[in-house]
Order: sequence, then C-alpha cells, then structure tokens
Amino acid sequence: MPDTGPLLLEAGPCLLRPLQPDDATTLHHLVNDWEVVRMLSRLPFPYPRDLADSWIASTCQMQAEGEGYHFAITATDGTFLGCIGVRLHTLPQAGRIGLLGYWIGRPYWGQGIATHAATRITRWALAHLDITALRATAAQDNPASIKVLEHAGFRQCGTDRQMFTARGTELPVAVMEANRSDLDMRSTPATAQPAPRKLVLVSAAALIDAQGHILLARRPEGKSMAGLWEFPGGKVEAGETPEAALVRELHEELGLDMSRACLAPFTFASHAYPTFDLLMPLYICRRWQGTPTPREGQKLAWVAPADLRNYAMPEADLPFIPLLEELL
Ligand SMILES: Nc1nc2c([nH]c(=O)n2[C@H]2C[C@H](O)[C@@H](COP(=O)(O)OP(=O)(O)OP(=O)(O)O)O2)c(=O)[nH]1
Ligand SMILES: [Mg+2]
Repeated sequence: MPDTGPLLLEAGPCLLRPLQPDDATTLHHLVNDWEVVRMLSRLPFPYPRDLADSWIASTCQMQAEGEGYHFAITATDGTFLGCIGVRLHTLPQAGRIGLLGYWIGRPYWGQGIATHAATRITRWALAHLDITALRATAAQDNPASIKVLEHAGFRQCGTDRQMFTARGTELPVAVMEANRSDLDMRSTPATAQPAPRKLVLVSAAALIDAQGHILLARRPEGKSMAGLWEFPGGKVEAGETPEAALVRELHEELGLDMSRACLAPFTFASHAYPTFDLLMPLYICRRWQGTPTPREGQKLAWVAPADLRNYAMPEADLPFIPLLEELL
C-alpha cells in the first residue's frame, strides 16, 4: 500500500475521513434518496440497507490494498454529509489513473460542499497516489456536478454513455479529467494582458550515497507539480550564487550541512513549461553532514539509477536520467 500520509483531510469547512462500519445507517438514510441516486451510475433504487454495509466493507478492503480511497465528508461537529472517493484503475493508453466519485446528502446541497471536497481530494490524490490523472464522469443532465468538477480543476476531455441503474437506462455523460498540469495552470491567475515569460533559476542536487543510489523527493501537496519526484533544491534568490542557494535549500528541505566545495556541476536543464522557462543546474554531491530528513512534508526515496524511470518526474528532469545512468 502506498504511503499516503494521514487519511484525515481538511476540505474548506468540511473534514474527510475514511468510511467506518458504523457510518452505514446514516449513509443509507442519505443515499437512499431518488434525487441523489438518479445522478449516480450503477447505484440501485431503492438502495438496500445491507448494501451500505457491504459497500463500506469493500472500501476498507480497497484502502488496505491501495486500490481505492473512500472518505466520509463530515462537518467539523462530525455530522455525516456525503461521500467522496478515488478508485485506482489502469487504462490501456493513459496508464494508472484515479476515478473520482462523490455524492452529497440532499439536506446539504447548495453549500459548496462537493466543490470543497472534490478540490481537496483532487489535490491530495495527485500529490500522493501513483496516478497520471484523475477522471470523473457526470450525467449531461447534471450540470451542477460538471461545475463542481470544473471548480476542482477538471476539464472535459470527451463524452460517453453510461448505465444509470436506478433510471434503468444508459445516459450521455461528460468525461472530465484533471492532471498535475491542469492544477498548476489554475493556480496561475489569469491576467488581462499576457504576462511576459519568466525565467526561473533553480539549483538542484543529485545526492548519491555509497551504494550509488540517488535521493529523490516527492513534491508535497500545495506546491506546483505536487506528486512528482524531483532532485532536492530550489529557487536561487536575488543576490545568491547557485551554489549558495543549493547549500541553503538542502539545509532547509533536508536538514543537511555541506560545503559548496562538495557540489560538482554536472549538467543543466533548460525547459519551457507552459507558464515559465526553467533553467536548472544539476550538481552531483557525494559528501554531506547529517541524514536527509523531510522538513517540508515531502517523501524521500533513495533510487538506483536503473529505477529512476519508475518515478514520475517533472518534464525538465527527464534528460537527466540517461546521463545519471551513464555516470553511475
Ligand atoms: N528542486 C527542483 N525543482 C524542480 C525540478 N524539476 C523541475 O522542473 N523543478 C521546478 C519545480 C518548480 O517550478 C521549481 C522549483 O521550485 P520550488 O517550488 O521547489 O522552489 P523552492 O524549493 O525554492 O520552494 P518555494 O519556497 O518556492 O516553495 O523548479 C527538480 O528536479 N528539482
Ligand atoms: Mg524546492
């Protein structure tokens, strides 16, 4: 099971926590509502009481196997408001993706709860799960759900037809998708005038241990490109040399101490991202003081050069992989 961090998430005014067996009665009471079920593919109406028990048990099983993460959406006082979840799925072309689904009990409609929950789960899932994107579908006659997904960072990537068991028929659905670039593009405010392209200078290090493994750090939720594995480092600040910036970043991010003399220039990346140009010198470093400790909530992994390709990395880093394989 992947290390997802604690499964207790804040989502605006709501909390998300794993479903528990004793949620079944409330869950059943809220979901056994024609107005809720009619919008959910594959749920029967009426919704039998024992289906609530077996559904919750199956979500616990999926979570234990790392195949799905399903949450109760609650108010801060614990009131059960609805459900949201991501189920992992492998697509022939797209690789591993997450399928997002949710519903809110009718008494709690119109308060933006689905938007808060979907926004947080989307960010959480792309930062923590080994998926390239999230997909969701919404019935074409459910514009409110399409809006929720758009607010959460999804864009429509197609249409399809899906069985809606409660309505006893197939219906057209909008197929919506969100990937890491979609989220990054959204956090850049749209301006009336296109802003001039910005050049960002970032220093990064390939820290190499005695076994020839390289340290990667997973960008945490809340940062751009969250969920991708990078070489530790960060932006060079005004007045800093690239080496001084890297010594500072490795101390701030990993608690390491080292001298600039331990940083050997190796290569650089020059990459045009949609919203900025990145110029990133990569240094090799084999000597430091201290043990790398994640100080910014990031996950760390020592990776053999041949395994680097199994870690999703920022596009700018991909040319580094063959060079590091050759070096080590
Ligand atoms: N550190 C690092 N950044 C990378 C790599 N590849 C890559 O595209 N980047 C991009 C991601 C970011 O847009 C930028 C680094 O910014 P950052 O957010 O990590 O900068 P920082 O450590 O100074 O953090 P912050 O204080 O700005 O949050 O460079 C990489 O391998 N390592
Ligand atoms: Mg950084």
